[in-house]
Amino acid sequence: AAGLTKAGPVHWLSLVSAAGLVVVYVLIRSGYSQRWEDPALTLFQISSSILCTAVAYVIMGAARGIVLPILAVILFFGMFGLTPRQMLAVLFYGSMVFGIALAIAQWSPEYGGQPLALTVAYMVMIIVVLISCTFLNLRVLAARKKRNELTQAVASEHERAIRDELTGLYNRRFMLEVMHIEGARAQRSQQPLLVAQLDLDHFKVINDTHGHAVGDQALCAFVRTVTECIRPTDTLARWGGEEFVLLMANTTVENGERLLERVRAAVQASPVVLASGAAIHLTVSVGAARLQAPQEMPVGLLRRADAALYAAKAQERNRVAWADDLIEA
Ligand SMILES: Nc1nc2c(ncn2[C@@H]2O[C@H](COP(=O)(O)OP(=O)(O)OP(=O)(O)O)[C@@H](O)[C@H]2O)c(=O)[nH]1
Repeated sequence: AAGLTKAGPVHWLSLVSAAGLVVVYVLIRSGYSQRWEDPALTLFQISSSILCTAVAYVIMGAARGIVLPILAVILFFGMFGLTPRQMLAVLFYGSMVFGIALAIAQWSPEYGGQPLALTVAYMVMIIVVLISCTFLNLRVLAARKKRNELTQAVASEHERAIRDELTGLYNRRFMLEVMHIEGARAQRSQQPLLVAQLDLDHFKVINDTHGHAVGDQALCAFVRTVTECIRPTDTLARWGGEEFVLLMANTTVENGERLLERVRAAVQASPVVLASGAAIHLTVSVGAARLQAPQEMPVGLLRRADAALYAAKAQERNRVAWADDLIEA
């Protein structure tokens, strides 16, 4: 429009560039590009944009200095989708394409003719833009990689903080948090909430007879058995040693009785078979209680479940006992 160069090639380049953008836009917005490895088509967009910019450099005559910031902008997009290796490939490709563009612009009869010193200055600036943007991108990519590693490390540290290492169940600390949340939810929704303490019977004998490793194996087998009996909305945690806590949200006492009886029977019916072929028979005693008032969560509720567990142990074990208030009910 400023009359600095021939309008025809500029119009053609604008048309081809715009058509390319439309094609990319349609491919991405339609979801068609999802089937490809890079759905954002970053590498394609960057390489074709560099090519268009290089052509622009050739045909724009006195206005060719405009391409330099555009080249930088194109390269910055590499930060969001390219790997360091691809970024270096882009640097190499950009140098090649602009090398050819500089040569054509200098020596072609149609577009050449600018002072050689100006071409050298452009060349230096293009090299500066290409190399500095690439290095900047590589640094940003490295920072992003570090941040991702950090995020993963934080996530795995969090997992370690809330899980029991042996069984993979939630640990006591996390379970107390869950109990607070579920207690508040039960109170607001007026839904019944049950808690049960499960304690393996005579576990010391297993350890003493077969060793600690077999004891560990038995604990894991017990957890598998119980997990198969409960619903996803129930939360099982290892309280410590051979003692576990099961939180049953939105569960009536009748349903809880059925569930805990099922757990007790499943544990009794699932002996742990050792590599030697020997089988260890496990039984579990369970003490259960229902949340009565939100303020008793978790200490009061656990205390009543614990008292029920004590009663179950006193009654020859391998049984489910309920807290006092529910015995009469
Ligand atoms: N293998 C193994 N044993 C554990 C672990 N934690 C606690 N124990 C053992 O569990 C046993 C618990 O023993 P007690 O508290 O006497 O209970 P019990 O023998 O199950 O008897 P009752 O509960 O009265 O039926 C001890 O021998 C502990 O060493 C563990 O992580 N792995």
